[in-house]
Amino acid sequence: MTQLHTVKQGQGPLVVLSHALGCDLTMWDGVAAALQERYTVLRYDQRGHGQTPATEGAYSMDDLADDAAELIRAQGVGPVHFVGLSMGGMTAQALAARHPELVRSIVIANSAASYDAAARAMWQARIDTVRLNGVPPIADGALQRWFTPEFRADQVNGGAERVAKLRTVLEATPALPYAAACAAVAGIALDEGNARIACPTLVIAGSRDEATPPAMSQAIADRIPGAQLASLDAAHLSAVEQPEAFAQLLEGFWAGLR
Ligand SMILES: O=C(O)CC1=CCC(=O)O1
Repeated sequence: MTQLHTVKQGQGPLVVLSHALGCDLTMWDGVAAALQERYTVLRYDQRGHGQTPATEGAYSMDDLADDAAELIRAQGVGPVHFVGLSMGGMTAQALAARHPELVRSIVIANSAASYDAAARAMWQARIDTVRLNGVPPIADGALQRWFTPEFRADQVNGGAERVAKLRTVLEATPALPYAAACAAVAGIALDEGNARIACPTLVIAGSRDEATPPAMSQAIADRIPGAQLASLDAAHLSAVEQPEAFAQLLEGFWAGLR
């Protein structure tokens, strides 16, 4: 059993937020701040990230979904609204397929359901680099995929500061846990499970996301029965770059479920 590090704030229906590869629960600071007057917001660090310990050996996206399932069951309040971005969005897909009784709705942001051979080779190259030299050598490339140039350069509204904080989080992620998470991401095969997802689903794309381009979000939405698709003018970490707009999409989606 993985002991997940969590932060729970706010009041109202329970919302669980699941972060991206190489991030931690602070990735959700802006979205949590926007939601917590009307929702109880539970954030957690995925295994080997932030303050959640790493596990020995390889694991899969199903294991990350089972971690989330255990966390939700431990709350004892029934099904939740589950929101994941990138690796967190993959966790959301696997969770809804494996544990449908635990999710009232899911949101899948800036994510993918599967990778082709070329993309898997790219992931393997990243794993090899990180195993050999640690995470810092891949940080510049990751930050370029995560954020638009304007956000990275923004000294006025805090963009550059958010980028610097997430660089620190990324570079502090230990090499072997990061590589294990990359392998879990590279191995996803979520299409079959997605066809069985029965809960309300919102898919969010970033129109400038080069890590998981909008076509990947479209493919997820096409596969999940009844899924809605929305888009934000952002790169990969849309929830960091556009937290208020991201939170507005969530609240509009949840309001439509009542
Ligand atoms: O390349 C990255 O770091 C962005 C990413 C794509 C899928 C994922 O989990 O992270």
